[in-house]
Amino acid sequence: MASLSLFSFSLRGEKLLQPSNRALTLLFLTQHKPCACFKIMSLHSTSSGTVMYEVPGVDVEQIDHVVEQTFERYTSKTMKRNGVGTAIVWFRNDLRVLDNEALYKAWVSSEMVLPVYCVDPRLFQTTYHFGFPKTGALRAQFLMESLADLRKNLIKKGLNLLIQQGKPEEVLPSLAKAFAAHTVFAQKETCSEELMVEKLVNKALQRVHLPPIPEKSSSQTGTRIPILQLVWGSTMYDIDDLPFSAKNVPDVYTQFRKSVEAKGAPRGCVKAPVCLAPPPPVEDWGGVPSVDQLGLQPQKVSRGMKFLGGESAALSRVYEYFWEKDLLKVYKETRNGMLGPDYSTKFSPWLASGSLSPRFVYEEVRRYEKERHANDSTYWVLFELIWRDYFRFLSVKYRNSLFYLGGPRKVERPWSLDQKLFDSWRDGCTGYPLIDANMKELASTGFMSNRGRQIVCSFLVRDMGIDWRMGAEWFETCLLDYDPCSNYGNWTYGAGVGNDPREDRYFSIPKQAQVYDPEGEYVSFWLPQLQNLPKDKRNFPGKQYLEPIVPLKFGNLNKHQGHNKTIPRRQTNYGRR
Ligand SMILES: Cc1cc2nc3c(=O)[nH]c(=O)nc-3n(C[C@H](O)[C@H](O)[C@H](O)COP(=O)(O)OP(=O)(O)OC[C@H]3O[C@@H](n4cnc5c(N)ncnc54)[C@H](O)[C@@H]3O)c2cc1C
Ligand SMILES: Nc1ncnc2c1ncn2[C@@H]1O[C@H](COP(=O)(O)OP(=O)(O)OP(=O)(O)O)[C@@H](O)[C@H]1O
Repeated sequence: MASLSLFSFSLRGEKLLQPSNRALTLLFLTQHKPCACFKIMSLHSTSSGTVMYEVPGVDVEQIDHVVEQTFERYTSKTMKRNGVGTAIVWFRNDLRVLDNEALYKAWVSSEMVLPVYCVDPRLFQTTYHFGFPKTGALRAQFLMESLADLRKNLIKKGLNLLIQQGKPEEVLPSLAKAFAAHTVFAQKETCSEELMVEKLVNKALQRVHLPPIPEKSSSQTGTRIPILQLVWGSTMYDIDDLPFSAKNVPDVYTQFRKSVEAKGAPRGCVKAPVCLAPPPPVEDWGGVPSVDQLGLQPQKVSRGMKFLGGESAALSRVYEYFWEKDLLKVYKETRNGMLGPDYSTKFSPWLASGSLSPRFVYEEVRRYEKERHANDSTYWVLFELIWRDYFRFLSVKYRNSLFYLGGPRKVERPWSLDQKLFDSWRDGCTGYPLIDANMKELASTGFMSNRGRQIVCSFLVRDMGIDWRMGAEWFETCLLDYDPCSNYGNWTYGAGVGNDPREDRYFSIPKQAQVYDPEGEYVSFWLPQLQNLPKDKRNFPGKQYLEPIVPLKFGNLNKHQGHNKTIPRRQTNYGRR
C-alpha cells in the first residue's frame, strides 16, 4: 500500500481513480509493488470507483485562498488594545484564530500575547474503566495537524504558538513567571477531567509571585499573582444567553431547542484585529510532535475519509460543502447516508477540536440563506448544532452522572462485560455486515456516520447487552470528533439511561440495512469480500459470511434475506428524529 499512499497524498481532493489515473496507478503499482494490484482491482468494483476521499477535497492553493478571504471578512481595522504587560492564551479545545474570544481578550488586555499549547501526557494515557488508549493515533495525528495549522495562522497575524510537552499546571505557571504574565486566558470546559486541570492550573498560578508593575507601584504595593480567566466559547449559544440557568436546562431536547431559539440568534463572531503582534521574545517555540513521539503507532488512512486537521481545512470544508458543492440545500435529505464525504457536513472533527466555531457555521448558514436558498435543509444544520449545544449544557447540569453506568436517571439494569462479544464488535467481526462495516470504518478512519453510530450503539447495548461504557470508551479512543459531552451524551441516550422519553430505542439491523444501504454499497466498500454477491444479499449474506455472534433480540436475519417481508412493529423505530 505504500505506493498507493504516495499517489494519494500527492493530490488533495477525492481520490477518483478515473480511467487515466487508474491506468497510471496500475502501472505504477505493478512496477513498484505487484501485490498492491489486488487492492486496486477491488477498488474498481465499487460503483463510484473511489477508495479514498480527502476531507476537505480542495487543493492547497484553494485552502490558502479561502482562509485569506474568510480572515479578511472577520478582521476589524479599527480595534484598539488598552492593556499592559503580557497575557498568555492557553489553547485547549479552541484551536483557531477566527472567533476566538480568549485570544481576543488576551490581546485587548495586554501589550504582548504569548499563545501556548501544552501537550498534556494525560491525553495519551488510557480511558477510565477499560484501559483503551485515551487518544488513538488518528486523532493524535489530526490534533498535531491542527497545532501546525494554528501556528501558521497565528504567524500570519504576527504571533506564533509555543508548543510545550507537559501538564498545563506545570507549564503555565513557569511561563507566567518567566514572562511576568498578568493573566492566562483559556476556554472554559465542563467535564470533570478538564475541570480538574483548570483547578490545578489556578492553584499553581497562585503560587507564582510577579514583581509589582514599576510605574503603578505606588497604588499596587507588593507582588502580583497571575490570574486564570476562563472564557465560554464551545457552543453556538452562549451560556450567558440561555433563557434558563445551566443547572435548569430542560431534560427534553425539543424543549431546550424551542426555548433557546425563541430567545433569539446566537451572538455574532468576535472579529480579530489586523495584527496581534508582538509576542514576547521566545527563544524556542517548540516543534509539533510526531505521532510516534507521543508514544503511539502512526496509522495511515488508505480507504474511506482522510480528514485534514486545522482551522484552514475547517474553513475550506465549510466553503466546499456550502458554496462550492452547494450541498447545504439538500442536507436534510442526505444526512442519514453512510458512504463518502458529502451526505453530511463532516464539520464535527473541527468543531470538537475548536478549529471551527459553531457561531461561524451559524453565520455562514444565514449568509447562504440570503444569497442562495433557505429551506428545511439549511435550518437542519442549525437544528443539529443545537443538539451539540444541548449535550454540552447537559454536562454542566448532570456533571459526572453522564459518565455513570446508570446515567443521569440512575437506571439499574444488568449489563454484561463479555470480552469475546465486545472484541467481535470492536473488531468488526460480529457476522452482521452493517455492524462490521461501520466498526471497520471507525477503526480505519476515525469517523462513522451518525446513522452508523446509532446502529452500532443499539447492537452493542440491546442485542449484546454489553455495558455501554465499553462502547463509549472505544469511541473515545477512535473518534476524530471525540467530545466528552456529545459522545457520552449520545451513548447514555442510546443506552436508555439518558433523558430520552422513549427508553427502548432498538435499531433493527435488517430494517436499517434495507432503508439506508439497500444495494449493499456501504457494506461492500468496507467488506470487499461481499462485493461479488448480488446487491440484495450483501447485507444478508447467510453462510457466505461470518456466522452471527449473537441472535438479534427482535427478528432473525434469515427472514430478511433477499426481499424483506414483515418486520415486527417495534422494529420500525429506525430514526431518532
Ligand atoms: C453513540 C454516538 C456517539 C457520538 N459521539 C460523538 C462525539 O464524540 N462527538 C461529536 O461531535 N458527535 C458525536 N455524535 C453525534 C454525531 O454522530 C456526529 O456529530 C456526526 O455524525 C458528525 O458528522 P457531521 O459533522 O457530518 O454531522 P452533520 O449531520 O453534518 O451535523 C452537523 C453538526 O451537528 C452536530 N451534531 C449532529 N448530530 C449530533 C448529535 N447527535 N449529537 C451532538 N451533535 C450533533 C455535530 O457537531 C455535527 O458536526 C455521536 C452520536 C452517537 C449516536
Ligand atoms: N473529558 C472526559 N472524557 C472522558 N471521560 C471523562 C471526562 N471527564 C470526566 N470523565 C469521566 O467522568 C468520570 C469521573 O469520575 P470521578 O473520578 O470524578 O468520579 P467517580 O467515578 O465517582 O470516581 P471513582 O470511580 O474513582 O470513585 C469518569 O468516568 C471519567 O472518565
